[in-house]
Amino acid sequence: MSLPIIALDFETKTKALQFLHEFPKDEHLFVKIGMELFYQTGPSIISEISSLGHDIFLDLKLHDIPNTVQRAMHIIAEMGNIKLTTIHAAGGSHMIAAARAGLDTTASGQKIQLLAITQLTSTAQTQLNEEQKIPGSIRDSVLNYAKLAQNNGANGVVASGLEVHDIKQATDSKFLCVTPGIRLQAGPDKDQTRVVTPETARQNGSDFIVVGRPITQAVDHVAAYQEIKKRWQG
Ligand SMILES: O=c1ccn([C@@H]2O[C@H](COP(=O)(O)O)[C@@H](O)[C@H]2O)c(=O)[nH]1
Repeated sequence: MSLPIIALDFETKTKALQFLHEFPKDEHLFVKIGMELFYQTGPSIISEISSLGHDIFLDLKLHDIPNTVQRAMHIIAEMGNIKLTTIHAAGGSHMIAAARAGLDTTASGQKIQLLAITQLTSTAQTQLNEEQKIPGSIRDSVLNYAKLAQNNGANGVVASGLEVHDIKQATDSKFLCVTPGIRLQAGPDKDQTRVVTPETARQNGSDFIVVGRPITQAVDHVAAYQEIKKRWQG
């Protein structure tokens, strides 16, 4: 069973490293570096955290023209030590295929798993229909993006645990489902609308969960992580 991925959404490198140093030295972690920490610190944060022995998910959610995404993904691949990275599926088939091509042209030949964001876990049904002007259900939009992602070389998607069961039916068995929007109790919380518990994510078939504030804003970070890990791994 995989480790919960901790979203290191901190405003400084110092705070991120302080957080990591609270864990026992031999505790191997899987951490997500998102826009906030990456834009603050630059690429050096990748080697700094991987030198502590942790696995890294670089979550920059690229969404641009295919040529730009391909070149950016090549640079990401050259950074090394990254296991997972993201694009928005809404960028379309050519952009997804370009992201794959960019990742696959590393000198090291290192394989990075490419994940496509389907509908952000903050997106609610009304927003989909009234702002994005996409008719139909969130589920249908997520499934459409999951199939588009698979057909164009992505290794998996980021989706709410509410959609994972259906994605697993619609895609092949190796296609990954990575689930943020995890809370200890079900139901919308702050900006997250499509929320599930660690147990529901597991039961519905998620391959990984991503957890930020329930750990980083807990009084005892390590205890919160251990509880979520226990509930996720069952
Ligand atoms: O659909 C998505 C895609 C990415 N995220 C990211 O996951 C974490 C979740 O943080 P919480 O504090 O547990 O809400 C955060 O880094 C997001 O950028 C997501 O939430 N939903």
